[in-house]
Amino acid sequence: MEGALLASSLHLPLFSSMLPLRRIFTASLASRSVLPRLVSNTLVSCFPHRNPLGFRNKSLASPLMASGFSTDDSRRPPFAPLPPPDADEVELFRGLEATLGSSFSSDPLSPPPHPLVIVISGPSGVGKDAVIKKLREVREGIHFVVTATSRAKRPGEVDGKDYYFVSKEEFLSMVDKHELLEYALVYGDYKGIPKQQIRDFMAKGYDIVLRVDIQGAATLRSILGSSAVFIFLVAESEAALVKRLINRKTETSEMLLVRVATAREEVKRMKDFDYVVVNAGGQLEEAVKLVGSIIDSEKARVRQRRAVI
Ligand SMILES: Nc1ncnc2c1ncn2[C@@H]1O[C@H](COP(=O)(O)OP(=O)(O)OP(=O)(O)O)[C@@H](O)[C@H]1O
Repeated sequence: MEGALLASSLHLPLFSSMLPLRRIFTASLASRSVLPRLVSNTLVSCFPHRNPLGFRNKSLASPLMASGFSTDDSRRPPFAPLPPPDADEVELFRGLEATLGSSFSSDPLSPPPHPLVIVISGPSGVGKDAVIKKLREVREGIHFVVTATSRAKRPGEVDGKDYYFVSKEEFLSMVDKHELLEYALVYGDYKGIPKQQIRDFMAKGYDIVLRVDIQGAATLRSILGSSAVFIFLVAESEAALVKRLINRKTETSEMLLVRVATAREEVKRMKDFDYVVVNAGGQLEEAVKLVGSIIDSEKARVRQRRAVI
């Protein structure tokens, strides 16, 4: 009894230390003999008249024929041997086509990319306009939606390019006619996105960039869900953002206070976005490059986003 206990206590660690060896041994047995037989038997029972890869070339098919299924199929063209690998490109190409039994298509293998809707947002003064202006210079195939606004034009802004500057009455009439995808009252001024403009450019294959504040981005997320790409722009720090706003010299001190306090809250909404891009002081081009890379990656997605406006 004592001996048996001693033996089992000695054997257990020995047995467990041998487990990895046992696994390797079993795996190698399986890979050398059992698995190939299993695979070929399964294929034979599924495709008794065909070789499983559809080869018409006996030399390629023969290893798979070992377990005894035949290639005689009266519908097949006569057997043609594959040209040697040093044959010229055309001969080899044709030979491969003949062996596979169908010609190679030159159609693109990837589906045509669907126009993207890209929402760029971030706190006031972070550089949304600056990033979009630069992006406009360096990328083609994007339509930058011109927002309608009831706010007064700033020096240098052009009607129809920077914004559609409309009166409050005109803006509210657009709302009544359901012409806006989204609109909001921002710091006392209305801002809204005209739908038709987006539809027209998407129909022509353009990607769409929308520039909205955080409140607008939240509304768009509820309308578009994950069918659009949401990018959150941030400054490198809160202090940098405040200095940028001060230096823009477009706000009174009271307006600055509201924007800065709001920005603090808005940064917390970053988690509702798909991407964050830092627009650091003096590094506008890097930020724009990153936005471009995001657009490129989105275009390479296997499952494309499909926004319907
Ligand atoms: N990377 C940067 N480095 C330095 N200055 C910048 C950078 N990006 C933007 N700015 C400047 O910061 C100020 C604010 O930028 P901009 O007006 O583009 O912000 P915004 O997010 O569009 O603001 P708002 O939402 O209030 O319209 C501008 O004077 C702009 O020139």
